[in-house]
Amino acid sequence: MRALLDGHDLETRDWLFNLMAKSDLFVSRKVGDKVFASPDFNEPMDEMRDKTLERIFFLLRNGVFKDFLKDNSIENSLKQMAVWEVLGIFDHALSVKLGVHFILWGGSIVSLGTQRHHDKWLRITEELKVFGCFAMTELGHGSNVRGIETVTTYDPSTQEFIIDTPCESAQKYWIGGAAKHATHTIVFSQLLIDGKNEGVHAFICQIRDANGRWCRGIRIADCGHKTGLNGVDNGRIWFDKVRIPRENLLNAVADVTPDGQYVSSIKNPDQRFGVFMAPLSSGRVTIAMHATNQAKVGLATALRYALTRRAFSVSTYEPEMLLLDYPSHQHRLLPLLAKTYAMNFAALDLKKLHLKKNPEDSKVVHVISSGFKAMFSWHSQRTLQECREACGGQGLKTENRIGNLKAEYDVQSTFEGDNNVLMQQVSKALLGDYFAARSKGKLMKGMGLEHLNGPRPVMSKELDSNVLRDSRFQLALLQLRERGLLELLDAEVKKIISTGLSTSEALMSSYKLAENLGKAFTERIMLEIFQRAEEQATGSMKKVLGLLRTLSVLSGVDEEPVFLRYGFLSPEQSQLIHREVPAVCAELRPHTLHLVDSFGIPQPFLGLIAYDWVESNAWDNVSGGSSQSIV
Ligand SMILES: CCCCCCCCCCCCC/C=C/C(=O)SCCNC(=O)CCNC(=O)[C@H](O)C(C)(C)COP(=O)(O)OP(=O)(O)OC[C@H]1O[C@@H](n2cnc3c(N)ncnc32)[C@H](O)[C@@H]1OP(=O)(O)O
Ligand SMILES: Cc1cc2nc3c(=O)[nH]c(=O)nc-3n(C[C@H](O)[C@H](O)[C@H](O)COP(=O)(O)OP(=O)(O)OC[C@H]3O[C@@H](n4cnc5c(N)ncnc54)[C@H](O)[C@@H]3O)c2cc1C
Repeated sequence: MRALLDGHDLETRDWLFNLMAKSDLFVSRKVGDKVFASPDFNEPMDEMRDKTLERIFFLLRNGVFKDFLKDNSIENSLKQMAVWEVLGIFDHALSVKLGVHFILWGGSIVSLGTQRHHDKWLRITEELKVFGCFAMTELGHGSNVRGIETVTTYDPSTQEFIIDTPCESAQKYWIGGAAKHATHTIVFSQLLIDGKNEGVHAFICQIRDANGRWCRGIRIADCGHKTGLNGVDNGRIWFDKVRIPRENLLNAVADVTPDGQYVSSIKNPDQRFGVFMAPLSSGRVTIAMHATNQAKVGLATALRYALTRRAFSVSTYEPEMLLLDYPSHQHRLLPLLAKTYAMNFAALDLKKLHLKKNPEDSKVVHVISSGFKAMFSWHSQRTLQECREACGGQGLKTENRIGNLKAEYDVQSTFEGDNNVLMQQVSKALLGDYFAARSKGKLMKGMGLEHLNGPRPVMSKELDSNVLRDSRFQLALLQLRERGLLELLDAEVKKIISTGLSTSEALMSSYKLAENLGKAFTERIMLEIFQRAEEQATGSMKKVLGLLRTLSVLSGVDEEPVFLRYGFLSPEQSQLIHREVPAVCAELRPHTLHLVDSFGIPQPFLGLIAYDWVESNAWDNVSGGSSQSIV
């Protein structure tokens, strides 16, 4: 089961887990013969930031980043992702700081740069001889990248670009790495050539010299203490007419000739903008799996605890009940476990889609990664909260990890694209495809939307347990919801436009239907991927995966009012589904330990209460306690 979940590079993962578990740079606690690895969240912010950098150089010395940017084969890229995932399980700040350097700074050079940039920057980036950051967001504009105010002009007499921060709201903000350690940045800016705004472009700019001093025209300030992720030094940057060589324009999409002519292979400004946004998809693809992995840490800790913690007896002469023997506790945690399995398979599928994509697939990866990043990070936070509560007071203890993970990973719903804004991208793309197909009399094609070309699914009235557990029924129900919502949204937008409002205004006021559609699309794709994962399994594993798939879908339907609101299910059918969920939970209960151990997260990286929590709280393990003199 672990091989199916991780999908690749299990040996690399275990090697890296062991490397960290053997180093005092990562180990936070020792209990008997066990070590536990976690950052020290009690450290002052500055020390946390320096400790993150120290860990990065430890990993560099151990060859962890070798060929990360120079070898972009699918095999090597998957190995990298395995490394990122393991580092993210240890600490979000460590993975984010590396993510900014390798995925955003390095990834932008790979995808938006050309050979001259690759030759000059990739090797020194891998060797950490430069430390890159990614300056897209401004104080005044984060989601709306097209609205950023940094302005770059061109001086043909010196063949230089001049980058300027024209006002305070244009200061680059939240830039990971900028506050202390970064030496260079990718800066996103409007490009003005001969007074014409050619739109957002990306430039390489040095911000610190080898001694850490700001470069000419650069001002930097700290974003200050955050509610989490303080191991990353987020900073603010002002550019005071900073001059950079013409060659520093990342010119895969467009260029400026030495005499100042703007040239681009993409004439449509929207499409050009889309290409400049494409590096963000890599981060979203990564976040989809990282968010899922944090849910795993929470669930493995909380469910292992629920298999040893007892509370109340059913009758006087009975032992107290295990928490996980309570149907209510099963219902709180096992649907989340099932959804986490579903998200794992979906995130794994997206990684491979992303790595194998051709340029024309960029939009598809954008749409799917937007939906997955948003929904999986929301799921992760919801799961961590439920797991925290399921552990009672122990859930609030830092050494048990769950509480801190909520704070450290909260940012995932915002950075790399605000979740609500990204979900709009999903519904906007679907509506656009639907409208184009209908107006041209063409069939829907791509992203599994072909189901819209066939007849509307008909739900049988008799929904017994066998039907409810049949993946064909489940897929038909999710397709029915997706089709229904798309038709409703299309009709509503057209009705609003007929009153004279614009498409944007119509979409704005149809936001709820749009949100529902984005969720429906994402969950339908997830089910199709889960079905494919199930096909790879045999025997008892196939049976358990079937239970997980059913619980993931039926619990989602049970919690979603849209099915009743728009008549995709009758009240009677909805009640049958409502009753089936606890039954499936009870059937999954005996497999719980196997299912969480299949996450492949070694003991040092889970909360202490996942193991012998009496021993870890015993007097002999009270840190400094046994040395006290007992009067
Ligand atoms: C190494 C260790 C790894 C560890 C892993 C940790 C996590 C990894 C993450 C790394 C670290 C994270 C630190 C945080 C960094 C940041 O936060 S960076 C800044 C992030 N900012 C954003 O994401 C900005 C969000 N906004 C946008 O993306 C865009 O503004 C938009 C909202 C998507 C576009 O809006 P709008 O102006 O309305 O333009 P549209 O008309 O919608 O788009 C024009 C066309 O472009 C297409 N498009 C848009 N984005 C993309 C894309 N990414 N890829 C491909 N195509 C794109 C869009 O679909 C439109 O196409 P058409 O409709 O066909 O014209
Ligand atoms: C810890 C951290 C690290 C970061 N690292 C980096 C980095 O390294 N580099 C970088 O460039 N950026 C970075 N960011 C910035 C991040 O990408 C932005 O915060 C994010 O894009 C959201 O932009 P914003 O904060 O301006 O929020 P806004 O875009 O102002 O959004 C605020 C609210 O308005 C809502 N909203 C916005 N637009 C719409 C709309 N059209 N319809 C409905 N609601 C809307 C959003 O849903 C949100 O709730 C980081 C941020 C944080 C917190």
